[in-house]
Amino acid sequence: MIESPLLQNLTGYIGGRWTDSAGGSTFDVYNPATGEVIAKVPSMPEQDILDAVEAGKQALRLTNPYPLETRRKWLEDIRDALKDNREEIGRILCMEHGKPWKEGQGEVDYAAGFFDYCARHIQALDAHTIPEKPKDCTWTVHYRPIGVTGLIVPWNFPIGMIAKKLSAALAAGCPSVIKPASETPLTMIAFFSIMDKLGLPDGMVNLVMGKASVIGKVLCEHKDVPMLSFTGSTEVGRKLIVDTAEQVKKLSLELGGNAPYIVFDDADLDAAADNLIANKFRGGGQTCVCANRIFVHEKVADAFGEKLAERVNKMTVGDGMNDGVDIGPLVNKAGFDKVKRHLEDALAKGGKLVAGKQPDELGEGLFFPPTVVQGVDRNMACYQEETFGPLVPMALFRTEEEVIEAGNDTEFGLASYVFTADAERAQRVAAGLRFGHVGWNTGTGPTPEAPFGGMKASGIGREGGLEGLFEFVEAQTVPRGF
Ligand SMILES: O=CCCC(=O)O
Repeated sequence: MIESPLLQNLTGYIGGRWTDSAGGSTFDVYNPATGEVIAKVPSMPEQDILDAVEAGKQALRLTNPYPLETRRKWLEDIRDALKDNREEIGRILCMEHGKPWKEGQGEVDYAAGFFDYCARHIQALDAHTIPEKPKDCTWTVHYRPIGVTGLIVPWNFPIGMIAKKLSAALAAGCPSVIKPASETPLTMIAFFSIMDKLGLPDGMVNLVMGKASVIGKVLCEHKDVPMLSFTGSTEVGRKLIVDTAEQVKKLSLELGGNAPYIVFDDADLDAAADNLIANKFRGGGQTCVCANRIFVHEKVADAFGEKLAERVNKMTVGDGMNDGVDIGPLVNKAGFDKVKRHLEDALAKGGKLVAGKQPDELGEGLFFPPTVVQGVDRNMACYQEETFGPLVPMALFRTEEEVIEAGNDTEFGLASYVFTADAERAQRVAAGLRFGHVGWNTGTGPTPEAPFGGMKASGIGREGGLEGLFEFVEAQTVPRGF
């Protein structure tokens, strides 16, 4: 069992108090590197979720809003507390997610960055007046907190994802009911244990854990929860749209991806290969911004494949707590089996393995080696679906038009990447790609400063940047006549 000063209370947190589940049932949390159970946490029943919403309602202040300086202080305090606890939170994160501990600590810094950004830009939420006087009125635009929000976060960034949502919610003055993924509740408990000491108003942040069906139902149906922010699969996102349609709730959804990574023949191939390694193997390939289809111009395909294989063959797979590990285990067996299925399917349909292992050599455990397959086409599962693992599928292209069409040949539109030395071509390709994020000569992902989100079936709304800051407020205009 995991021991930590930040895990003294393995319970939910409602109305400013650690709260044991009313039902008494629990679920197990595993270390994916060892398969061991490292904690048991409550699977909370409907009544607990209702209590959490009620606590949020009590914390919501409309007629006497929390002053902007107070909200800024909450954000700064959380940022500082995250920085002070980066090692311990990073360790807990590594134990339950599996990513290398250095990456875990980096994720805590990333999370702190969102609180910092919102603190520095919160004045954008101040009311402003419109200088003209249409119809002899002065108009004031207020940004009102939307209300109690449900924040539902995935396991792939156990602290990064909640930071994106909660920083903007707190900036707006919205209380939250927060549900972590069942694979990674401990990082969230650790986060609550640092927030517990910061003097936020009771009910401003509430933690519930357990079955998605129970928690999701309350959050979707409760009339006092006007907004849900969710990161996860498109399948679940679609269900949330249906389940909240009756009440016309606001949804902020960051859903699946199927990122094209396009390498033209004039690209710096070493830079393209280095960036692909960093992009693709971050979190073991379990990120929604990971390159999922690598399109390489036919003139440079062999050279690029060699550069990639050379780099991949130097990578170390193992327990993320050990020094020198580049890729940890996949988070669970379902995730491992999906990557294996994609590899089997690609090889059965004519793909060529240029780095990694044959499916029957993979062995026990959740450790999947970095794998490169050439000769991929659109009939393969790894081209059509998001693999969410360390498999690099490479396809060829000949022309700019062809690769824009191929890149867009997916229902998803989250992240994409283009490597070329030709600035005009980069601008044309970026404009043609229906993706919310287009990296030009970089595989870098979201940052606190820039709005990030998906087009098409990859979601609704943005996180990060001023756009993300405005997600949790509603503009209210108050014209005043003379
Ligand atoms: O998994 C998707 C988001 C990735 C990120 O926040 O860097």
